[in-house]
Amino acid sequence: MTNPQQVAVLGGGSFGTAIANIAASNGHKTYQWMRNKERAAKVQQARENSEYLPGYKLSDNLTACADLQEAVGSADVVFIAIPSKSFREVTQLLAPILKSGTMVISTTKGIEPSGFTLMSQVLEQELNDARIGVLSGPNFAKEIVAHQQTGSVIASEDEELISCIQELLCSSTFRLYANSDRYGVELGGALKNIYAIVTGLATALGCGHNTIAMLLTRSLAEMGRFAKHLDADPLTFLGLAGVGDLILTCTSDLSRNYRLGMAIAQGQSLQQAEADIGQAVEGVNTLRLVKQKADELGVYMPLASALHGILFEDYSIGDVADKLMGGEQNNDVEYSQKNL
Ligand SMILES: NC(=O)C1=CN([C@@H]2O[C@H](COP(=O)(O)OP(=O)(O)OC[C@H]3O[C@@H](n4cnc5c(N)ncnc54)[C@H](O)[C@@H]3O)[C@@H](O)[C@H]2O)C=CC1
Ligand SMILES: O=C(CO)COP(=O)(O)O
Repeated sequence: MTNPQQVAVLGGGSFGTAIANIAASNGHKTYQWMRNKERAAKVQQARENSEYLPGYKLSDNLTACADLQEAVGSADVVFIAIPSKSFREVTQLLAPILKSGTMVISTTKGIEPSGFTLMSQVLEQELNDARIGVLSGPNFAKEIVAHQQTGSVIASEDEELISCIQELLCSSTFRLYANSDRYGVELGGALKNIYAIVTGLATALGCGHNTIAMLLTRSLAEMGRFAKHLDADPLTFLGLAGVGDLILTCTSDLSRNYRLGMAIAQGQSLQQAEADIGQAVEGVNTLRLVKQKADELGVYMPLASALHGILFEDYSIGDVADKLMGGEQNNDVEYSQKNL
């Protein structure tokens, strides 16, 4: 199938809207499903998602609706842009109405606590007959709808799915790169959120360019080390869905994870910062799970541990920074295949 007749996007927030609008702008009949009926009607009527992406007109081929059967019943391709904490619940609603052989693509950058499960693994567990993929990369929703040139990654073991999604979404401002390492692409997208919080925090404290460059590079090393302990391929992190997304979210206050780090540095509580942002901030939960997993596997992750200390163990930021810079050097080796 190279030319899908109907596309569905689940999720009425920023990224769901951005992805639905690309497919619709490329001429595909696209349904964007959101759970709130009034909000769906408002988007449909105004041709704009004024709550999440105000000021951007949506394609006429996009239908916003709150009826899952209407959105998904005839879809050949379904994208899921629902925060990780509700991802399984929505997938379970989807399961009984999905056509056999439908392509289902997760765009969600998070991890489920039980079993350290990534979202495409949730899809595998819940959907018997679906063809599964992951879309991930340095992709702020706001810049996608503003038609900034953007690159992303479509990852799957299914080559036909990759070609189909490339054709479906590619345009003069959106380009999709193929990757067969679905797990690595998905893991990179989840892990980078931790380090966006770290650099947001460091930036708000007045750290200079030297410090940010060190943090970014050491974050990548830490991500690679973690991947290796999970038997994933750390080289995948050298692509758009790894270092690309790390650079993006660690250097811009368009990132909600980065803004959360800034708010913590400015003295806000975690709860207050999350409430003020009011949208998915996946890095907080990911940090909890990654710290737990790293402790279990004995993976050296000083930056993730330091952030965990600040967010969940009442450590002072100053003490943590002193400890990071003044600690023993015997674990401090540069990134290479040999010593990841
Ligand atoms: N916003 C961005 O630039 C990007 C976001 N992502 C990822 O996409 C995922 C979704 O993010 P956003 O759309 O940005 O979040 P968002 O916070 O803007 O929107 C989330 C949407 O999901 C809906 N939702 C939550 N629980 C639900 C449930 N149980 N049933 C139905 N709908 C539910 C919310 O009502 C909201 O409309 C996250 O994992 C994020 O990391 C990925 C790439 C870029
Ligand atoms: O993943 C993103 C862009 O690629 C969005 O980052 P935030 O979730 O931190 O806003």
